Amino acid sequence: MSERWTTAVLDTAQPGGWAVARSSQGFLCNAQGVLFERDWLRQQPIDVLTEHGIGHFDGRPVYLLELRSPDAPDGCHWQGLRQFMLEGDFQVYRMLGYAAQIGTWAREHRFCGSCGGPTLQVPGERAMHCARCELRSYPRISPSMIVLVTRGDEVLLARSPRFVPGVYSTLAGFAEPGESAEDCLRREVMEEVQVSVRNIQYIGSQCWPFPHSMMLGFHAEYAAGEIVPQLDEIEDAQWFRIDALPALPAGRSIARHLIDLYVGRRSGLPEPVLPG
Ligand SMILES: NC(=O)c1ccc[n+]([C@@H]2O[C@H](COP(=O)([O-])OP(=O)(O)OC[C@H]3O[C@@H](n4cnc5c(N)ncnc54)[C@H](O)[C@@H]3O)[C@@H](O)[C@H]2O)c1
Ligand SMILES: [Mg+2]
Ligand SMILES: [Zn+2]
Repeated sequence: MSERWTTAVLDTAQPGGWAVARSSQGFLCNAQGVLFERDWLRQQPIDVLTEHGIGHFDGRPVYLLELRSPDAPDGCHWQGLRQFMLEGDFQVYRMLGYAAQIGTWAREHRFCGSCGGPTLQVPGERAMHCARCELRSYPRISPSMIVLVTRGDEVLLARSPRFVPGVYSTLAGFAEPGESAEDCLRREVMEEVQVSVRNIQYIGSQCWPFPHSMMLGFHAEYAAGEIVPQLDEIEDAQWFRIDALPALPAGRSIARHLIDLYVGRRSGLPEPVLPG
């Protein structure tokens, strides 16, 4: 099956194609959706900060217009990326996730981080270039580890104060310089709940464009320790039996996949597939 969405570096000097537009309020939508005729959209009273050619949807070129202000043309409204993750066409979400990461990066790399000079897009490559000192800046991706810690028929789930009320999830955290994914996993689990783990098994990965995480997903077995939630970061953490789980994260998240996969394996149910 051919992919509906594929990335590419397109020349913004070419006319035509589709455009998606992003502001601090999310993506511009109208009754037809999130893809606009680019030549039409560019004539609307919108304030474009930067434009990038980002790929093809159903074979047609797609450009991102990153806007300075969230003034929407008549008949249009804004929708946040999370809403696209939660519902609707997954290929559209993939496209917008990529657009959001490119938009964030382009917005944050208009000036060179080394000498402060202005940067320009490199033709044919996803990079910003500083003519003054030759530095190239590429889109930022932050490796993050996520793990379901298990103990027989129990799983360790925790709540951050930022979560929707009632929802418990797997433990996660950003990798630091100098660590392997396994080092990061052991450190994060120890920091967040003071539990040690063994038999770490890699399950799979997921792009998480909020704003630029690359989630590396694992299962690990409990080894030792009593749960002590980390002050400020972890509001509550508990062992839950797999037949008495709390409210869980969104269906398309790797957190949910790690839980569903373990429950499936323990219960002899068909194994779920990670959306990707
Ligand atoms: N897809 C999923 O299922 C899923 C589930 C849980 C978490 N996540 C994501 O995993 C990532 C990490 O999880 P977390 O929030 O628990 O991380 P964490 O436990 O490392 O704690 C977050 C803190 O890390 C620091 N931080 C922020 N950005 C950083 C970066 N790029 N590098 C290093 N440190 C940084 C900040 O102080 C922040 O408050 C987040 O992006 C989160 O959205 C995804
Ligand atoms: Mg964390
Ligand atoms: Zn420079």
